[in-house]
Amino acid sequence: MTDAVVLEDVDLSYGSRAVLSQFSLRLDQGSFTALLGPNGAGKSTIFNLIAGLILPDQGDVRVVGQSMSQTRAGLRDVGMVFQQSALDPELSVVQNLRYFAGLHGMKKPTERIAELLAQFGLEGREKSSVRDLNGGHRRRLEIARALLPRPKILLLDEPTTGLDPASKQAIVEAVHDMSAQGVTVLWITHLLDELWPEDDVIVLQSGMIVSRGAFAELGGAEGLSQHYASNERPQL
Ligand SMILES: Nc1ncnc2c1ncn2[C@@H]1O[C@H](COP(=O)(O)OP(=O)(O)OP(=O)(O)O)[C@@H](O)[C@H]1O
Repeated sequence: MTDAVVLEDVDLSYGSRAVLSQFSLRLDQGSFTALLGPNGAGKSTIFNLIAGLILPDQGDVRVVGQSMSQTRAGLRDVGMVFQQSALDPELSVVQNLRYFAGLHGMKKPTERIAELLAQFGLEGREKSSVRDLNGGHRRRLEIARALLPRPKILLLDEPTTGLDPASKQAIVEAVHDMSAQGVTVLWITHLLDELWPEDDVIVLQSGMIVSRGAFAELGGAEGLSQHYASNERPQL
């Protein structure tokens, strides 16, 4: 397996608040990894480091072999879906995608847009205004948008928050499909029912990895809940 993401001996502080100390992490290409942990554990910090939005104080962050700390050349390989919407509600579905394609210098995005609309069940909604989409379709569009320039890494911060079970399941399946096609996925979540038995799960507490393994090996939802019941417990 090739490492798509490597964090090596990373230190990161916000002022005097040390969040990560000598933190290391590797993600295989095409893996689906869920990052769990209580509020303040450092999940978003790791996300922002991989995205190149912040730089480590010490150590190295490499994305598909490129050191983000030095060149940030790996930035174009990372797609991001934040909790906050990155869509323009006044534009249509296709206009949003075309606009983002333009930002990424994609000259002929029509085919890629059609492919993603089909993959995310958004066919027939091309001309709908984002304002008129339901929550599930908006989140799907958000993910399709992030995938437009074919990033090798996809980072998602609680992408299903507030969605109904059917919409949630559609997104979970679509993103697992992406990882089966070779995209490396890092999925921040508090919801264990989103995970599949073979998913790689990392439990983070106070900036440290306290458990890592396949979801089924860690005992699934029940095992993870019990394990942390008497400990500092992630919000599950
Ligand atoms: N810009 C910042 N300035 C100062 N402190 C920060 C900043 N961003 C995060 N922190 C602190 O760093 C710690 C880790 O925050 P982080 O957002 O990475 O955790 P998290 O696991 O993503 O939490 P949550 O589940 O609440 O999003 C927290 O104590 C937080 O208050």
